[in-house]
Amino acid sequence: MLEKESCVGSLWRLKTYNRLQLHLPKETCKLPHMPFPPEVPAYPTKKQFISYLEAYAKHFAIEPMFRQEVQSAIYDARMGFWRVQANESEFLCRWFIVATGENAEPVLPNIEGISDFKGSLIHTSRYKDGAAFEGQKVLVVGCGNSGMEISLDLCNNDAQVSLAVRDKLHILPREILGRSTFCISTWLLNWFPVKLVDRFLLVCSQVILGDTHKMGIRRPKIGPLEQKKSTGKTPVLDVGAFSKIKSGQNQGY
Ligand SMILES: NC(=O)C1=CN([C@@H]2O[C@H](COP(=O)(O)OP(=O)(O)OC[C@H]3O[C@@H](n4cnc5c(N)ncnc54)[C@H](OP(=O)(O)O)[C@@H]3O)[C@@H](O)[C@H]2O)C=CC1
Ligand SMILES: O=C(O)C(=O)Cc1c[nH]c2ccccc12
Repeated sequence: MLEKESCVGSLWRLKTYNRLQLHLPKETCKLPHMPFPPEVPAYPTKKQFISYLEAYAKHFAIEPMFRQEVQSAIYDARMGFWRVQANESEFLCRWFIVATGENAEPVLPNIEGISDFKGSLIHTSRYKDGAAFEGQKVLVVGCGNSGMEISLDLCNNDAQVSLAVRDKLHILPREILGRSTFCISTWLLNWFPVKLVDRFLLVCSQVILGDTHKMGIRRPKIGPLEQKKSTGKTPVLDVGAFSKIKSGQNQGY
């Protein structure tokens, strides 16, 4: 196993904010053959998740070769092997699995005039907490789960927060009547069609969160599960940011 960074769970360790906590229950995020320990709460914190990954590697004696960045992988059909070039070493293998994830590289949109901006500009992968932003005006660009939760963290640290929302999106409560929205959804999908489950989720969201449209966050025509299925776009699972928007502490645009 080759790893570009120098530790297990590098994305969690190096590129996540401090208050991060899984928003899906631990049973749905475990790796094969090893559940989370019972003392870990339903939604593990960043620290607990990193510990779990480390314990997992130790338990199964997984010893990645660290600081090995893959430059190329070419299949040699004559030999029936992959030739994988990483740093100065070449590896030959029959099976080659790319497990580099989808969030390793930060993407900063090319916003006109951004290079003239005099304030501090950071990508979510470098945001740790809101302490440095107390009393400051902060614009969060992007209303995915990261943008929403970071705007909440900034509000809790007394920053003046605005959130730029460019498109329609679905916000759902993390839980419905004390049960994970994600688990309820997957369970209901065993019996009911996507459209019906979506309708149920939207009624629950209306009751629990209220009308997101009123706050400038419009919902797409298709429901959250249908959207996830057809486009891959994840609904935002609200952990408190929406009430900040409703109270006016976080301005949506
Ligand atoms: N607690 C948890 O478990 C958490 C889980 N996550 C997960 O991590 C993954 C990544 O989430 P996240 O980091 O939020 O990234 P996402 O890709 O999900 O969200 C990025 C957001 O930024 C918007 N955006 C991109 N470019 C621009 C632009 N130029 N102007 C305005 N808006 C823009 C996108 O809008 P558009 O949709 O229009 O492209 C999208 O809403 C997801 O699967 C998420 O669920 C993230 C945080 C917490
Ligand atoms: O957090 C993510 O990345 C997800 O994909 C969560 C998710 C997928 N399908 C859902 C249905 C309802 C609530 C959350 C999810």
